Amino acid sequence: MSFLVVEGLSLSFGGVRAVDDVSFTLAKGELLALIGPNGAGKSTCFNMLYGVSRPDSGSVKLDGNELVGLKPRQIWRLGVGRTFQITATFTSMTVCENVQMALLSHANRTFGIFRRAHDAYRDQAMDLLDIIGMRGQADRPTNVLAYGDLKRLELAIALANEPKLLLMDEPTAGMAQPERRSLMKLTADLVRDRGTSVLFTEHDMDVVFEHSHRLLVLNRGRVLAEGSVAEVRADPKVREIYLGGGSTYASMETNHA
Ligand SMILES: Nc1ncnc2c1ncn2[C@@H]1O[C@H](COP(=O)(O)OP(=O)(O)OP(=O)(O)O)[C@@H](O)[C@H]1O
Repeated sequence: MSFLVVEGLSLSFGGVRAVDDVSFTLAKGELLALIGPNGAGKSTCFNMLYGVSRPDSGSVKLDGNELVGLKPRQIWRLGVGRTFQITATFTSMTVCENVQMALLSHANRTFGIFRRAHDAYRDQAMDLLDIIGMRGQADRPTNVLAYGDLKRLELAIALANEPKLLLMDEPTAGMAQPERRSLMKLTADLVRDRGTSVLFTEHDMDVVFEHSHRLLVLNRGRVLAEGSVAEVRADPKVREIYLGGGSTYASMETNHA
C-alpha cells in the first residue's frame, strides 16, 4: 500500500505554474528520486509536502492523514523529517550535542529539566553517530567539520525524530563525488534497515541511478515520466530535456548503459 499519496498538487507564483497537477505515490521503504532540470518545480514540491508553502490545489496524504494545511512542526510530529540544501546545525555546539538537541526536541523536552545538558540522551545520540560513522567526532565542535561530515550529521539530526518519511532536498549538494556516493549509500542502507521512505532531489545522475528504487521526472512543473531507472533512462522525452545538460546527459548515456 502507498504510504504517501500526492494528488493534483499545484502552485503558481504570479503567472508561473511552478507545480502543475503533480500526482505520485511512495511506498514504505521506498527511495524515490525527484529529478528534473533547473526550475522544474522540485523545491516547490518539497516545500508543499513539508507545509512551508500551501498548494493552490491538491492533496498530500501520509498514511491516510492530510498534510495540506498543517504547519511544518505538525508535519514533523507526524513523522516527516527533512534535510536541507544548506546545512543547518548549531555551530557553537559539539557534534553530539547537536544530535542530543534533536532527540530532546523529539521527546518534547528542553535541556536542564531532568539532567545536565551534557548527559541528556547522550547514549542515544552516540548510537545515531555510530550509524553515520561519526562516533569518533562526537565531541568536536561542528564549525570545524568537513562539509561531507556536516551533511552526515544533518542526516543523524533528521533521524533523531525517527521519521517514517524523509525528505532530502539535494542532500549531496556541494560534496565531492566519493562523498556523494557514500552519503546516498548510507541513506539506502537506512531505508533497507529501518523501512523509512525517502523522497530526494538530486542533480547528480550517477547518484540517482545507483541508489533510487524509482524515479519521478518533473519538467516545467509537470510530471514528464515516472518509473524504474531503466525505464526513465530509456524514455526519449527524458533524454530530450537533458540534451542541453552536458555532463548530466553524458552520464545518462555512458556510465550506466
Ligand atoms: N517564491 C517564488 N516566487 C516566484 N517564483 C518562484 C518562487 N519559487 C519558485 N519559483 C519559480 O517556480 C519555478 C520552479 O522553481 P523550483 O525552485 O521549485 O524548481 P527546482 O526544480 O527546485 O529548481 P532547481 O533545480 O534549480 O533548484 C521556477 O520557475 C521558479 O523561478
